[in-house]
Amino acid sequence: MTSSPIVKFDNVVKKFGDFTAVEKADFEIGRGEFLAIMGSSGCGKTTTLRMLAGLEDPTSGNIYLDGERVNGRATWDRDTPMVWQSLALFPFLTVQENVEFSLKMRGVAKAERAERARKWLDKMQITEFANRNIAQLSGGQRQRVALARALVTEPKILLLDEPLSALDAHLKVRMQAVLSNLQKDLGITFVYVTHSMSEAFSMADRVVIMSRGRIEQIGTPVEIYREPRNRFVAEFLGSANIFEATVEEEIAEGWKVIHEEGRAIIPASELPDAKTGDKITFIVSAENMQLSAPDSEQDGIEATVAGDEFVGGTAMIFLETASGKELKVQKSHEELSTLKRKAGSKLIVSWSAEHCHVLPDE
Ligand SMILES: Nc1ncnc2c1ncn2[C@@H]1O[C@H](COP(=O)(O)OP(=O)(O)OP(=O)(O)O)[C@@H](O)[C@H]1O
Repeated sequence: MTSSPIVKFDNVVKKFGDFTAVEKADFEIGRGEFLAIMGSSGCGKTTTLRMLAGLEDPTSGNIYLDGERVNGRATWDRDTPMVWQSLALFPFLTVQENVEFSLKMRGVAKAERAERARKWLDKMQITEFANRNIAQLSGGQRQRVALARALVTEPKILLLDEPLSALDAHLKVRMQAVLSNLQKDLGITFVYVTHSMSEAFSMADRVVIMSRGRIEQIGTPVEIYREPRNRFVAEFLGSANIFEATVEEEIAEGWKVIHEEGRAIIPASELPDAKTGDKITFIVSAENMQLSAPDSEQDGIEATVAGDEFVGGTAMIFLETASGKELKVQKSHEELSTLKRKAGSKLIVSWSAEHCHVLPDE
């Protein structure tokens, strides 16, 4: 972060009765940053966003917006417009009237309102629909109206709560590009709540991963992907192979460890303070796993192909070891083309030591 943060959550807790929806949220959001808050249903992401918008008050802790403590300050007095999943457009107003709405509420004169609304309709490429009713628009056009309506007051920060979840897959990808470009062009801070990893990781500068009210990790997509902070994050990402192991002995290349399926070498840099007998958890991401034919003499774990799944230009192969452990290997179709990998085929799974990442102790 280059300048002072635009948002600061200082040990913020939100309880509903005895239930803790958000537990000690303590983080900052940089000016002009695209921050995604991600996690499964009920983890507290919307509550976090609603506290920032002034729709919920923290039970304890402080929220600062642009350096000012805003606990208790009404939502209309914060300039933190929000775009909802439902969009919440006014069906009885035209597109132009929807976009002008918050300017009207602020007492902006008619001519200026119309001019400012036109500018945003133009930016969002929906000028031609200005006089239409909301019911006469497609899903993507409605999204653009909702964005224009939220941005017309030129806020410093925009809050978005699952704004794309109702769109079909194709439109979702297009709107992701629209949002991403808009955020970069305007330089406005976006705080974006989603349960979708692909949305969060493709658009955000940093991602907050929440589980049961707790922030599990905050980092850039690459940091989180390469170095998940704990087992929860590694499992949530879904692409890591996780091994429980015991440290055996120090060797020239690092440490030899014994895990459920055999032995592995962990680089010394990953285990700076290890000693024999230590229990560790390490991960190897699916894309760093290798597959070889059973007769290739490659050292590794023998496993049986259980199935596969297309992931864009690659395939994720799911295998099962003799002891029933599931392994995941992600490879391009080209790399896989020479392997027999029908369900039931046996293959050797291996990896190089440099791709092992040890999870920090909890
Ligand atoms: N007004 C409320 N009263 C009581 N409990 C609430 C209230 N609002 C939220 N909760 C609870 O707090 C928890 C977090 O809710 P929140 O809406 O923040 O989750 P979320 O991560 O946004 O989930 P989703 O993706 O399903 O929207 C949930 O268990 C929810 O039931």
